[in-house]
Amino acid sequence: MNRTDAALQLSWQALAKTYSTRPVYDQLAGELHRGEVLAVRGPNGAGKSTFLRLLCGLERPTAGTIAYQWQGQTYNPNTMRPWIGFVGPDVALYRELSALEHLQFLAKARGLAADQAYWRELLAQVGLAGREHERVAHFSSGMALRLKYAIALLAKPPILLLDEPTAMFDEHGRQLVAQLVEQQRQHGLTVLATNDERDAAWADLVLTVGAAARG
Ligand SMILES: Nc1ncnc2c1ncn2[C@@H]1O[C@H](COP(=O)(O)OP(=O)(O)OP(=O)(O)O)[C@@H](O)[C@H]1O
Repeated sequence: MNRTDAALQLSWQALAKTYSTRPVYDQLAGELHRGEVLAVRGPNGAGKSTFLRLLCGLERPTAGTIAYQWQGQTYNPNTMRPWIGFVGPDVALYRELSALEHLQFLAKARGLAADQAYWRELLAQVGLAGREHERVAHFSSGMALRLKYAIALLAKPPILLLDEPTAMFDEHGRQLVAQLVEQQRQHGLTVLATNDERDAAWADLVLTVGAAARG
């Protein structure tokens, strides 16, 4: 990999978000590079989830810009989205599908190569070995969160956005996320939205939001 291929940067400038007349934040600026982890912190309603949704194009900023530099190209959140892995309460699962069927279906929908061996490896990595064929309707909330991690990692994305990354997890699950965040440092960057001190301890940088308003 040459120097240009290795370059990966996320930057946000003069970023503002207002819902109706309610300001969430104003004039946020910062940047993040390959290998780094950012924790977005703040009280309930401060705008942590909103920041992640802005980063992946699910919301548009009221003002300001978000840009990704990757492999010598510039992307906005919408054009970068195929290379963003997202884990959070908003990600919906299909109750009638099994864990393996989720990976199969989503890989096809995203135009990724069919690779049963990799899908099984991914499910084992998130602690779902032996549960591949069970319908998600029968999953516990922790198991469902594990599947969301497998889905987020399906395309080996350079950008990983984790909203409340360990909220459903026991200690074993927490260690799993710690490992995934470390692994992500090798080839990409991670943004965590969290109120948990232990999650925030994985971060190199902290963005505190919530000065403008609370809802
Ligand atoms: N679609 C929406 N329409 C209107 N207001 C919204 C919308 N989404 C979020 N908000 C408001 O924006 C603010 C920030 O919400 P957000 O979910 O980003 O906060 P958060 O910091 O993630 O909160 P929590 O810690 O409770 O998860 C809140 O006041 C919320 O009510």
